[in-house]
Amino acid sequence: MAREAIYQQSNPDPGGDPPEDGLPPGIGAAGGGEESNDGPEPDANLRPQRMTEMVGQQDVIERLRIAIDAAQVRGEPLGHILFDGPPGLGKTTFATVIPTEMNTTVQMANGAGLKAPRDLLPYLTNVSRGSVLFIDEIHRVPRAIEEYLYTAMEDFRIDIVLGEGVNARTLNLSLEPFTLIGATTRAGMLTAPLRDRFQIREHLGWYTRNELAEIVLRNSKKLNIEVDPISAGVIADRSRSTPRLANNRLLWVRDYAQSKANGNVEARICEAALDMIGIDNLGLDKQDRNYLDTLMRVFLGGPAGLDAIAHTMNVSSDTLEDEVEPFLLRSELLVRTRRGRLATPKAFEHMKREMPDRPLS
Ligand SMILES: Nc1ncnc2c1ncn2[C@@H]1O[C@H](COP(=O)(O)OP(=O)(O)OP(=O)(O)O)[C@@H](O)[C@H]1O
Ligand SMILES: [Mg+2]
Repeated sequence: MAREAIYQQSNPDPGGDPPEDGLPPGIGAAGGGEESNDGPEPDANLRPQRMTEMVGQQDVIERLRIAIDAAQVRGEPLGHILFDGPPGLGKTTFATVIPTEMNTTVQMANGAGLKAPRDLLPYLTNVSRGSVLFIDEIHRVPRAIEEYLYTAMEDFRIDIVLGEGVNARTLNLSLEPFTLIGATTRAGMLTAPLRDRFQIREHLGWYTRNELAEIVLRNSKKLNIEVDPISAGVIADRSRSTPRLANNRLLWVRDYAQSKANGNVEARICEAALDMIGIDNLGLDKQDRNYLDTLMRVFLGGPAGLDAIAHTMNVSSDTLEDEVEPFLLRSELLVRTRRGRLATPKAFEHMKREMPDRPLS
């Protein structure tokens, strides 16, 4: 049996001042996008440790297994892998289970923490043969650092320029062959030269209701609580196709049940617990419903401009566009037309409002 991957989360001493958050440069939580968290994951101990513990993403898992098997047969490092997809779908989870499956070590960095080439060098010089360097939020790596990654990924070497002007000399440093795993919520922001240097690129998609219910059932065992399949379905329905949210909802339901129902988790308790924090049966939160309510009440369902809606709600249009609208669009509660945002018949039905007579644009 493979031993656990060794997490080299310690500061590889990149030099310079320690950052204010006390974390080593380049090491930190992922963030950004639809309901992403900063800080430590509340569900960190629910994260699968092995590929067999992961639910869903079967096609991704199958391809990775083939690549891992082949690399192990050849005794070579695994090719570089890029994971992209919305927050909470398993990018970091994959990046941590792969080194375990490969029986190797992993260093974890974050693109947002890599400010200058010297921040990257300690990670690169610390790689051992076949080990993994994980760079989360890789789209945030500055261009000056990206160029070091090109040769590091392709030829396992870096060229360091010492001195300046006529005295400048280039030092070629060879690195142990390693695997770079990148994760991003914004694949479109990666430059083509960087993107093309990943041999394996995997997009993580949304999870089905059954997959989320399965995650809830498995994690209820880890948490030592009894959850029946119907209750797991209630939590799954309200988790926006996202495992991280399913875990967060489950943790809240557990607290609620322990405090209000002697730890008894059943469908009725799950509904009451999630209603209490404003999560409805489609997974909408208060702000989502406030958006739909404003669009229907003030603008008769639209079409209405984003800025007009944002001003009426007294929130920034960026917040609405980045954090609220993606889920409403995906749930087919909202459409974006040339003339503005429009609530769909499904949205009127969900919000229990009469649909006004108006031509659909
Ligand atoms: N396939 C899966 N099976 C079971 N649990 C999963 C799976 N994918 C993710 N999870 C759970 O969801 C949580 C969030 O996943 P993860 O941190 O990997 O998301 P992410 O894609 O890296 O998100 P972000 O973009 O915000 O960094 C994990 O802690 C884990 O418990
Ligand atoms: Mg992550």
